Amino acid sequence: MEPEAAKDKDSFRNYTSGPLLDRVFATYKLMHTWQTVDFVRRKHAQFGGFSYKRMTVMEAVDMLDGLVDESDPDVDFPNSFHAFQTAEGIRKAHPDKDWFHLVGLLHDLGKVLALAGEPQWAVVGDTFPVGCRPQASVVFRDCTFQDNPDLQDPLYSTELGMYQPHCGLENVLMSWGHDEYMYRMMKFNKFALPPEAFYIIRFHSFYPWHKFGDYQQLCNEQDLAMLPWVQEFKYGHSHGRAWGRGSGGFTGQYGHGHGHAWGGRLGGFMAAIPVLQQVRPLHQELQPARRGRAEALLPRAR
Ligand SMILES: O[C@H]1[C@H](O)[C@@H](O)[C@H](O)[C@@H](O)[C@H]1O
Ligand SMILES: [Fe+2]
Repeated sequence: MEPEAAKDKDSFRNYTSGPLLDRVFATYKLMHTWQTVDFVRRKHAQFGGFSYKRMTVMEAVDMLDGLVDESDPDVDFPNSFHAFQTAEGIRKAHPDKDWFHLVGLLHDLGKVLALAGEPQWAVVGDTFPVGCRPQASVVFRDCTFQDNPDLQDPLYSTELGMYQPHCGLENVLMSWGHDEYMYRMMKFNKFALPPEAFYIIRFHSFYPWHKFGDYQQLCNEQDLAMLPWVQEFKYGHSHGRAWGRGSGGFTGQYGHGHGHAWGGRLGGFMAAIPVLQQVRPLHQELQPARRGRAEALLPRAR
């Protein structure tokens, strides 16, 4: 591991100091001003037809060579590297779950939207439900929402806002970005992956929920069952990050080789894709210790 890349995992996600803070704050300020119920509905309509461009998964990964995520205080290199880091981090933690490794590669591919002319504040960053009051753990919550018109609307500015209690996150309108877009793109193209894979991709940026336990009033049983998977994903995700990418490009079983030559095991992914059409062990049990974390988030009303 490169010394500069061997960043202590606990020092990630620092939103109070650091060299990239101004850029990160500016991105969230725009996001928290302009992401409204109306905006999200318009984006669903705009991108719901999937008519923009046809490309393969690996072409999308390649495209992300051209994208540095301006919401991320930890990443000042192209997102394509991050795809391999994450796949590799998950492979280490779950060597037997090829579909999970693939989720690592795929999870951020929706960021191609930023290369199709969308502003970063409508693509990247942590997500939050629109149509209700932002909860305390939303990044920069206290200093970025004051110009958001929805918060002047009584329907949208209570804790439940426009939702029914425990309606389930699948019925919640999340701020628009790469997670929801990629989820819908995978549905549209009928990716042969288990429901856990779709769910993880759809909600991986919803830190206020999966990391901080906010928004429990919107969750149903399905969300609680899926939560350990999202948390397990984030575990592999941050372990991949902790490795960094080294000076010659990210290396690992699934990594880039030097420069742009692909590493030796790229074929592993390609071979994995047809295999994923076959029977998949769904709803695998996680270790009780991890389930315990999820149970702590059970809705108190039940
Ligand atoms: O800045 C990052 C980045 O945009 C990630 O792709 C997203 O998943 C995270 O939630 C966010 O913190
Ligand atoms: Fe992401």
